[in-house]
Amino acid sequence: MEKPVYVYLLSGFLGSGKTTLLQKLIREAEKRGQKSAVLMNEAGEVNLDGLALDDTVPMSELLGGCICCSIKSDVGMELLELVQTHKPDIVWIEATGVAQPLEIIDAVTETSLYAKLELQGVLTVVDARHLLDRLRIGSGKTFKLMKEQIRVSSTLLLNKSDLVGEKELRELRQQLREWNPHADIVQTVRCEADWSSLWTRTDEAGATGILTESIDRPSPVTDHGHQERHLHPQHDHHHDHEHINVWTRYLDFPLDSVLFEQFLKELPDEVYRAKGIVTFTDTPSRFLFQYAYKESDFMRITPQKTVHDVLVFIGEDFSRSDLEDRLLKLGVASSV
Ligand SMILES: Nc1nc2c(ncn2[C@@H]2O[C@H](COP(=O)(O)OP(=O)(O)OP(=O)(O)O)[C@@H](O)[C@H]2O)c(=O)[nH]1
Repeated sequence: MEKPVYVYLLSGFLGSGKTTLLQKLIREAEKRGQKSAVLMNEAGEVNLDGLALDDTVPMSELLGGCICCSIKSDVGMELLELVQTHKPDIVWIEATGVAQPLEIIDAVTETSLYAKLELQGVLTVVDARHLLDRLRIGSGKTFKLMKEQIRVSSTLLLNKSDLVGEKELRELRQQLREWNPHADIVQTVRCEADWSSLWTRTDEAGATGILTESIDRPSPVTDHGHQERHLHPQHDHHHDHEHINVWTRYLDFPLDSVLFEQFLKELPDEVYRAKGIVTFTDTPSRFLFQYAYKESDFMRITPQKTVHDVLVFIGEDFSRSDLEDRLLKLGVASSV
């Protein structure tokens, strides 16, 4: 009998480490001689995460919106297309950091009516330090969204565990267990773990059992049950991420690397995530940069196709004009 294509959903708030996890999982699948395909969704208009992936892996991109709402209906079509064209063993779906996983789970399970695919798990990556801070505040839309992503998960990664202490990790593990009594909890740094367990578990009934249980139980964090969503797919529910906005700013000038690092350090708290491609005045290389919750990373890149310098900012009610002013000053300062 034809083997189903396994589908995994990678969820987790902005910058928690989903792409980092994706890279590891693709490598693990490769080791097992299994072909991966990726369905990538980014809130911005450019797919920067895709640049960090091996370009031999078939990838479909849904850009400029959140996978779980405006372009939800595309998920099914893209999935079908990926499966039929590339015949992968596994499809990894990386949702935007602000997606509500239940909506995507809906889209995937609907597609499994037309193609032989099976949703095997929802892996939710949690940024340990960010969640800790949100717990201290204890309310707000972002907090609610994180909680929802944690609740529907079958495997929880307590990631960035290098950024908090032992005591905090214990507290976080306890909290995750309280919100989701069924999921496996794996504590990680850069999503490093023995991922072979994912393959052994798919052979047992347990993994999908966990997932079904999480999806089927009436979710206390949504205002309507799973069944109702099937009956009313166009149901006018509100999204907890409507407060999140994205600004994509193409750049036509190089930057001074020191000033740019300073600019990132001084980003307002309302900017949760930034990423982009930049050219510096003081080095010939181009860089892919990542900024997530006060930490930044730079990676030297040699793009194989034309890519423009661009900055993407994602956050909550931040002032574009303020960022634009700072950027223009940076451009001027960089050119003197
Ligand atoms: N210190 C630390 N940094 C990490 C860890 N895991 C990932 N990062 C860094 O966090 C940043 C964001 O990681 P990504 O994997 O791009 O996060 P993401 O969830 O895919 O981000 P979005 O798709 O934009 O939501 C990168 O700079 C990573 O190198 C970790 O365990 N510890």
